[in-house]
Amino acid sequence: MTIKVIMAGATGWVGKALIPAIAAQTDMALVGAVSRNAAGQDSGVTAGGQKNGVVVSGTLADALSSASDVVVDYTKPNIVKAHALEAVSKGRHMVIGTSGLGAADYAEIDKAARANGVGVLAAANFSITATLMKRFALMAAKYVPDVEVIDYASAGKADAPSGTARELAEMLAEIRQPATARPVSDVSGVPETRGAAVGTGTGVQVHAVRLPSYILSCEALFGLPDERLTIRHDAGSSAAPYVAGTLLAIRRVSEFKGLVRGLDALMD
Ligand SMILES: NC(=O)c1ccc[n+]([C@@H]2O[C@H](COP(=O)([O-])OP(=O)(O)OC[C@H]3O[C@@H](n4cnc5c(N)ncnc54)[C@H](O)[C@@H]3O)[C@@H](O)[C@H]2O)c1
Ligand SMILES: O=C(O)C1=N[C@H](C(=O)O)CCC1
Repeated sequence: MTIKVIMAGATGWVGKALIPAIAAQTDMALVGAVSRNAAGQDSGVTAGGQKNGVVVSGTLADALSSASDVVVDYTKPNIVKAHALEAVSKGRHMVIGTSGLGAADYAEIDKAARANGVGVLAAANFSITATLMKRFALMAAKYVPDVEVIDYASAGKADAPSGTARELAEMLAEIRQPATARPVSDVSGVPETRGAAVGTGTGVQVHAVRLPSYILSCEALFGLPDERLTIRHDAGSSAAPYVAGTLLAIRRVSEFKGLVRGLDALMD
């Protein structure tokens, strides 16, 4: 069966890499592309390549008026939730790459997806090695209760923390033992410098750095008396790391009913 795919965010950094990649798969067909500022243009051309015959729609609603199976979203943090609810309400499976959503948003999307009998795969980071970083950090958290997360990204990144750091902290908070660090509420000085607690319970402290020259890096720092462990992922400046994981998600998302978070769910 050929999987019919709509790419939302077709003219973005990741979208431009995914348009030719989806079109090149023998088991997929690119049937739609969405971008507000390129409506009416050929999506192969706006991605920097040859014409592919798929015209860019200005809205997801327009693209959904033709038959499709899966919507892939790499748009903006303030757009993605509405896109997900719209796509699942129209019976489409959804692959979410866009960052900026939290546990409450995902719970709402999960409910809508179940009600409509479709699958949603949301991964803050579709890179294979970033997913391994998360997996190794979750393994370490079973043995080392004190962990904090540092997120480094470009000066203009729209959301903080990064989706990568947020997903990691939320999952660490669910499994790690109570930390031994002094509670932030007992700290004098400028307690905000201890970062923000992300996740359930006391949460995991996350520190987001936004500076020119950084792209996207994420560190989980574990401390024990007289020893420490750092698990770090660094992404380079192209969107290549996210392509293979997104293609895998497009292939597998119809296996689910409701929402699954993290590419690691597909990597066993
Ligand atoms: N999960 C991952 O592995 C991963 C990887 C890279 C980026 N991201 C995230 O994906 C998102 C997109 O990243 P990017 O660097 O490609 O962004 P970008 O700014 O380069 O591209 C955003 C795209 O969304 C489109 N867009 C904006 N508003 C829209 C609207 N209302 N309707 C339709 N399209 C709209 C823009 O036209 C553009 O095509 C960010 O949240 C980023 O953090 C996630
Ligand atoms: O460039 C970005 O923006 C990225 N965002 C994702 C995040 O927020 O974690 C991951 C990859 C790059």
